[in-house]
Amino acid sequence: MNIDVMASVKEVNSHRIFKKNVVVIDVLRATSTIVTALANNAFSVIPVEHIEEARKIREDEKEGMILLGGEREAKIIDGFHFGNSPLSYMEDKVKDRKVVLTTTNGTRTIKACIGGENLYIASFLNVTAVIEKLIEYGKDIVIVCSGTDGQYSMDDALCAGMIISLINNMKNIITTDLGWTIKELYEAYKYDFHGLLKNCRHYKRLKENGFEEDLKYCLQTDIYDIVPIYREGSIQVLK
Ligand SMILES: O=C(O)[C@H](CS(=O)(=O)O)OP(=O)(O)O
Ligand SMILES: [Mg+2]
Repeated sequence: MNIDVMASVKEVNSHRIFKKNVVVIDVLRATSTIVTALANNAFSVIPVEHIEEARKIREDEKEGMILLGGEREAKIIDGFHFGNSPLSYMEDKVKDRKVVLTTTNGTRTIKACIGGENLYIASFLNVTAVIEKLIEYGKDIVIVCSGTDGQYSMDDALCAGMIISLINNMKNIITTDLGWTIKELYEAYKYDFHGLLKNCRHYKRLKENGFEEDLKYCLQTDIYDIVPIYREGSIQVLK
């Protein structure tokens, strides 16, 4: 099995994702938020790039099912129901609702990855469920780390490294030097994610903005057993 890895959204191009199973990761925090919303019975998550696009979807829809979520500079957007904290999408707050989500890095990356064979959403929260699905399908994989502001971000790389490490325990894989590097990174720090990430830009920015509980939450592994998949404009749980 061939596993390609992209360090940030800037590396995505149609040639590299063509006919591949693509996995998008944005641990802090967009894919953790999407997984949490769907695990808490949101009907779907609709990723969009722009704030105005999100507002328009809500204005245009008739059934009153839409909730708006997202951030700019890590803060909730004016007039939106939720920010990008996964902890806001729990209990019955999103049950049976469609959530339109716009974030700085994650939703932009998801949109950039449309065009592969399948597009899955991964985070530490559902990592094993996604791995099991990838192995079941057996196709070549492209892991896309969203990154932060177009740059490599260690939180996403660590999760990608976990995917590579666990698949490598079960199957022969071929990956890139970046792939082998982040596999080793994960294996060296698998018991100390916070220690590894504490000096990193994205982790520090969220901490400085008071999102310490989000950091703790997003760095837990396998609390959900769902595989979100993007199809025709929205993300739903794969049945
Ligand atoms: O809300 C987040 O965690 C980030 C925003 S920022 O990079 O911290 O400003 O967005 P995401 O798209 O989830 O990386
Ligand atoms: Mg991020």
